[in-house]
Amino acid sequence: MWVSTGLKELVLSNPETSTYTVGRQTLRPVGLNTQWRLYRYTESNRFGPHYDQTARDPSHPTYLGGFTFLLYLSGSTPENPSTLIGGETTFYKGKIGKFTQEMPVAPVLGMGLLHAQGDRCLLHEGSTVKKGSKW
Ligand SMILES: O=C(O)CCC(=O)C(=O)O
Ligand SMILES: [Fe+2]
Repeated sequence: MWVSTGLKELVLSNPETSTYTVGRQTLRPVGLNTQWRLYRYTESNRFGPHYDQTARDPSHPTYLGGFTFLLYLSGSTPENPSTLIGGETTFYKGKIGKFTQEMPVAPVLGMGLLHAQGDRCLLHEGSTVKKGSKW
């Protein structure tokens, strides 16, 4: 998936993602973590505000994660109108209970969202699904 979808090329050609730092180390993305999580949110479900920690892959314990990659399996596209209402991934500028700006990203079927983990992670949440289900 890392190569065949063009993700590798996209990540390595963008100066924002072609390297990342964990502590004092400057690292270069080499692939996707083998451990994926599949979420299904139904009406009124949410994933409260949090920061993503630097992930480790048990199959490759020496590698340190730099980014979280979310892939939306629901949400509207022009060809496929969806019944999902709400369920944005919302990023916040600032700290829990004291944020200054809210940046909601509405799910689009098949869309990927890459964001930083660890010290560079923005406060974010999976906002409440108001109608339908979000995968
Ligand atoms: O479901 C979402 O929109 C956010 C999920 C998330 O923040 C996470 O898996 O860490
Ligand atoms: Fe998260």
